[in-house]
Amino acid sequence: MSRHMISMGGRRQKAVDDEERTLIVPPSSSGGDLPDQDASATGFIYVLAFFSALGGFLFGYDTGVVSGAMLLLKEEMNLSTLWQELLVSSTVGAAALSALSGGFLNGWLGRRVCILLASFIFAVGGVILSAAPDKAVLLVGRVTVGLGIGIASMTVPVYIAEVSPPNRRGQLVTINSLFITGGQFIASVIDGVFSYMGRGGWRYMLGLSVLPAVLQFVGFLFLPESPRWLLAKGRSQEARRALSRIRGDRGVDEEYAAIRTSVEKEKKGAGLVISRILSHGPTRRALIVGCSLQMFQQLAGINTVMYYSATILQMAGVRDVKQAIWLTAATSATNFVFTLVGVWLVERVGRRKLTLGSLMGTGLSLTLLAVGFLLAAQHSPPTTLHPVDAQNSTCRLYRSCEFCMLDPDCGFCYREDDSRVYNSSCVPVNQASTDNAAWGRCSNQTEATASPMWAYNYCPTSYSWVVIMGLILYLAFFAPGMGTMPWTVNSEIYPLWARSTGNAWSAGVNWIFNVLVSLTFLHVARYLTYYGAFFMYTGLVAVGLLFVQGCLPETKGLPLEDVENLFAGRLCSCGSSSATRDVHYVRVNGRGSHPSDSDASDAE
Ligand SMILES: O[C@H]1[C@H](O)[C@@H](O)[C@H](O)[C@@H](O)[C@H]1O
Repeated sequence: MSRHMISMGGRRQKAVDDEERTLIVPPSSSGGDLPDQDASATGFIYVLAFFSALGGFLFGYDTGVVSGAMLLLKEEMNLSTLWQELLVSSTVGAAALSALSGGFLNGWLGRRVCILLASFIFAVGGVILSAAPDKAVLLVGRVTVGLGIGIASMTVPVYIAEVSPPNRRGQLVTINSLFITGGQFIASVIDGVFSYMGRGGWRYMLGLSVLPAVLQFVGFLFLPESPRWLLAKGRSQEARRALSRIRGDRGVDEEYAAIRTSVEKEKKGAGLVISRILSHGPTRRALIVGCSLQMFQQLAGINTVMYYSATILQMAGVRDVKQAIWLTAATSATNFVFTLVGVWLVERVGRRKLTLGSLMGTGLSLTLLAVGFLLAAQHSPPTTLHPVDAQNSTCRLYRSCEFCMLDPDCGFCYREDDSRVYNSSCVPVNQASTDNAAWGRCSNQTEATASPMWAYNYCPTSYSWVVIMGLILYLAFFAPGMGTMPWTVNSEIYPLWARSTGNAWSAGVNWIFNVLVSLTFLHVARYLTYYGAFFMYTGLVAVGLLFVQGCLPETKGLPLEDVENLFAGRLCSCGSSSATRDVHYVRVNGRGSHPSDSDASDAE
């Protein structure tokens, strides 16, 4: 019987028992190929990945759809800014809480039941939202879908990783991220379509998520539980049956034995899992790496860039709301398409290189975005008219659009002629709707070309192309690496006993930083200006780059049972040991047996 291991600087030597000898196999030159002779890659695994990743789709859909729905809701239900913020952030807040408790549920009920539970919650949430008679019920619906998102976000990657063969695991887990961004894209298209409907259109936007939720629920009634979880629960016969079903015709003795050995080794521990994780060096280090990756994903500002894309497009001269909605769909399409690149690259270049390359590109594009905003600020149009302000608001104090738009109570009213701005003033915004001014020329906005323009939260500028380039490059670099790898890597760096808890904590960190970054963005922009905010994200990405360079080991191709050993040494020694990191050790039986074909592919 043969098993495979990667060694870091010979640390693994002590694990080799007397009956075995160690062969040093150079890294395969075909490291990037996904050998199809591996019979384990049956169609069934893709069916499993598809139905699981519907959880990712719902995560993306429910977080993405709200911006378009809000445009209609705020008019129809007369929502104050506070209520709008509540309806958006309550989902993310609830997701953070349920992701954290999802670890316990996962260990207790299993991956399959948790996925069933999440799809059931999604469906109930969708029904509540589409039938909501008032804003309080809407809030209940948004919290409900948030609870579903949290559980799905931590369970789905774990389930996919546990049922996948090692050489396809990264790709299959990354499909979940593809479904997240796919969900965000479809949500923006649905927003576009139903925005024409006017009254009640939001009911369809929010309610349509019931369909994929029901599809997932029904699908999972027929799909197997993770064999690893079943074995951990002592249900060995069911585990073997599930594994045989997933692997198709291929013999599963070897894989089954490997999982059982690792489960038995892990059974010894007692006490709260999180304290066991923290008191055991390798799992503590894995948790630090996993949580930090999730934190840096959010600190790179993805959700402000996505959220802010409509404003960026307005700066570029897109005045029509419908057009802005469709162009926002183009932004989420870009995010989706480049996630596809990630799915393609993950087994070819590996997690580490993909993350490093992505962070570098993300940092450079953020710099470009910041420079674009800086140029726009430096050439910001001055206020030329100073109308009498009976309320004595702060708006009359601002001498240029830049300062005016940074004050959430003010907007910029102007006329334009061949992109030359004239007759401009800074006036208070209408508190009921930011679409027009509280009083004066811009208080009664009509489609008529003769009426002056109203810019809230942005300034007209001729440097918008720099910002748009930055936006596209940002998505192109972020999506394949930083958008996907934090989820993928977390699904594979913990041993079985720590896997659900580790993923729950790291997903919780992701959601907490998601809330923090989105809630603080406008305040940060107010104090540091927009370019300052984007320079700040660049700085945070640079710190993330150093962290990943030093601390993220490569997990590509390793059986889950062996990944823990990558964290056996000092934290953040990966960079310095990169020479030894590529040395692959294949343990083979001492009686002269040879690695099988599938062994060779696993050892890559
Ligand atoms: O991986 C996803 C993806 O990148 C999404 O576009 C983003 O909205 C999420 O916050 C993130 O976790």
